[in-house]
Amino acid sequence: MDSIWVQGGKRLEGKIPISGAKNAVLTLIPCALLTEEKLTLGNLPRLADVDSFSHLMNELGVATAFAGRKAGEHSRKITLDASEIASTVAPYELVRKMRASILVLGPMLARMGESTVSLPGGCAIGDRPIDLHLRALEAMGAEIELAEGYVKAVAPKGKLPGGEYSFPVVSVGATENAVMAATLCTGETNLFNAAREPEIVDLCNCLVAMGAKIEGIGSSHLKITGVEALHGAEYEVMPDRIEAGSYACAAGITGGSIELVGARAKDMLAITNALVATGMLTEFTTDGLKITATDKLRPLAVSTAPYPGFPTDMQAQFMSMMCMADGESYFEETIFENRFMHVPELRRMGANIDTRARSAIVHGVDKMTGAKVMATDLRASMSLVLAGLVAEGETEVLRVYHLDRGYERLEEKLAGVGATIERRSGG
Ligand SMILES: CC(=O)N[C@H]1[C@@H](OP(=O)(O)OP(=O)(O)OC[C@H]2O[C@@H](n3ccc(=O)[nH]c3=O)[C@H](O)[C@@H]2O)O[C@H](CO)[C@@H](O)[C@@H]1O
Ligand SMILES: C=C(OP(=O)(O)O)C(=O)O
Repeated sequence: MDSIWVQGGKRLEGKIPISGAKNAVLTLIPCALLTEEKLTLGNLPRLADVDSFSHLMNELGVATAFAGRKAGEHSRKITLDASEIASTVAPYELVRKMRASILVLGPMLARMGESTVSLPGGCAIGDRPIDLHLRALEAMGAEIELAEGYVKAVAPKGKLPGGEYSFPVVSVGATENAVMAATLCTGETNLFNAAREPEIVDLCNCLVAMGAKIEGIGSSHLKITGVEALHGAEYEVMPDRIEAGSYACAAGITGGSIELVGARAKDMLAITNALVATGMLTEFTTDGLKITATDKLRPLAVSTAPYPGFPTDMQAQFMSMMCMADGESYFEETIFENRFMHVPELRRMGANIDTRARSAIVHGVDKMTGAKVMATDLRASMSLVLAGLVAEGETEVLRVYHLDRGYERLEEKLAGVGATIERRSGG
């Protein structure tokens, strides 16, 4: 199995191109199920999750064609052709590899009048139920049954009528499933307390480009008026704000300066506010956003929250960076119950972190040391790479498949700004 080797101690400086957003592309791909015409997605990131989703779409009978396959190519595209749907069942073998597979439930139900998807189960960061996805679809007229580890949703009259649902908790995935399903309802759907993440805005913009009628885009009240059919479209995936934020932390932890080329600052306010609070400089450039560390990092207090709050997907990377701050930082994780899995590994590299339930106090240290480490999820793995960039000696990060889910050409991008980093194949 591959691992990532990092020799710490280099100040990073230069430009990093930001890829298309994982969390956007994983909801844009299933939009193809909503139309008989072709959907082409540009700015497609080269990620294991994109390949997994493409395989799932093939299993459902959707043809997928990639273009611009050369490494580093920015115009990479996928064209999805769902003119024929061969199966309405998303099997366990594919769903278990990627939680986002649940996002076929809504669009498949809306197009075919039925959809069966394996329950995704929990994962390293928490329980992650899908009850809100199901309640929202029921409110729109679906009948739902759970049996043998699968959820089966049916539109009794072939098409969903639409309806009203107020999410008791903000959920990105449940909002996405509901919005996609609502586009083909026979009537109107109103979703209240909907998630407002930029990836939801990206989803809505793509659906509108396909002919959907959606009002309130970017707000917590989405009004969707169903249409008879959607048509094909070409759409560019938004830049990945979490990847950009992760490389900003690489600048911070190494005392460096990195220009995030293609990053969209307006989606990243909570992240850039936190960077500024640590004493870093953030500048808008013609190409994106430049992040520069000025002095010893100042401590930080953050609590994760739905957008526009501080993203849970940035918590581990900031925690790693604050290990090198001058003083005590405070972190509260309000979204997932088990998202401090990086802490014991960071401690093995010399970090001084106390955790209690959903909060952590990070006492800044003068140095960290390289070690062999492994994490059980994507962002936790990135936090270990970041620690490796500043640690004395060599760090080996195991289980690279987590990183490959969400970071395109990680080692190439970091090496491009001066890091000593490589992927080694362990056979
Ligand atoms: C592919 C993708 O876009 N993944 C992102 C998405 O995940 P995902 O869409 O799975 O996360 P949600 O926003 O749904 O989860 C938020 C909270 O709601 C709870 N919940 C969710 C659904 C449900 O039916 N019932 C329920 O109780 C979850 O357990 C969690 O505590 O948003 C998360 C929160 O920003 C990010 O960390 C993930 O990177
Ligand atoms: C938790 C994440 O992703 P997923 O929902 O795909 O597991 C993430 O991107 O940090």
